[in-house]
Amino acid sequence: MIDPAIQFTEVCKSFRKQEVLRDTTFRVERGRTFAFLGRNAAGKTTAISIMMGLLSRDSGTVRVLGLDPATHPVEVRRRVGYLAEDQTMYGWMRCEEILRFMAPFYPTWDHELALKYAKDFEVPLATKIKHLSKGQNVRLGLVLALAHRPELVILDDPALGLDPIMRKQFNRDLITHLQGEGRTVFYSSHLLYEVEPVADEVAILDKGKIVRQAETEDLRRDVKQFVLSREAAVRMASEFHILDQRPDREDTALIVDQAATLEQRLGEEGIEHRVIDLNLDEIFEAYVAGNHTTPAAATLQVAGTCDA
Ligand SMILES: Nc1ncnc2c1ncn2[C@@H]1O[C@H](COP(=O)(O)OP(=O)(O)OP(=O)(O)O)[C@@H](O)[C@H]1O
Repeated sequence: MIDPAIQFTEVCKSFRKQEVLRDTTFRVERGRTFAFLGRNAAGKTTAISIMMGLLSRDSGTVRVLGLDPATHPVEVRRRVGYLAEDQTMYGWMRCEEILRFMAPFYPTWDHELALKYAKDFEVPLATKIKHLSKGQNVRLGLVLALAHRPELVILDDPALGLDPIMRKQFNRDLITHLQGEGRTVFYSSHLLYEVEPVADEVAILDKGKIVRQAETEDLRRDVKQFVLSREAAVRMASEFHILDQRPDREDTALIVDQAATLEQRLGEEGIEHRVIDLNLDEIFEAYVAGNHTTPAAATLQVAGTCDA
């Protein structure tokens, strides 16, 4: 059996008293493009640093290409292409020098490919690293992450320092190229509208916990907004887990993650409603910033209203 590209099982990590990862569990199959989504300080970089063997975990199991990064950090780094969020490189070296400097660390380094990526990403090879702009620095980091033809590419918010044209090129050309070669791509991002067309699968990390992992298509199919009368909304909230609810003129807009079941239920009761498809941005927001209620809480709320 082939090991998954990444497996996190019940991983915990705290910095002093601050719990950053709490039983974090997810799995990335080989050949997939996996988007790791979370708000600022959700714990994305911490999880990635543990994957790369740069940070130790407090408990739980981590495997990257079948290896434990805590005990095999060098082997993991050889087989993984990693772009850190804020890459620091030797400023005094010229770009072409760092390409030659990195080559011996990787048995699979392909210098022709490094030069090709440098050209595609418009990296000025004769310039010293300390004189690069932020975007040029990210692009050089990408070249260094990819030139050894890694099986797994881990990118921590790669589009952050790129201008809109480079971002488009990054998503459309680079990710598509890596997908075509069957590589696994794991990347964290804030730019959900750009992630949406390329990610096969997404995991949403909220305060160190995975609140949902799903195929992008399934997420779009399952998570929808329903607009219905307030009375009907209160009844449905006592049966369904609501990710978000807010007034919509005279009606109420509910977001649920069981759209087919709710649709069927509303159909059976003949309740008038509208269904609205959501994009990944809206789905993410509902999970991490929505006004959540569970059926039990909704019943209590309704009971409370009646008592008042
Ligand atoms: N070495 C450290 N020592 C103490 N606290 C840390 C350390 N590294 C991270 N943290 C804290 O852990 C939390 C999660 O940080 P992390 O960088 O993993 O979040 P993130 O999801 O990558 O955020 P962003 O999207 O803003 O980069 C933050 O509150 C941060 O301050």
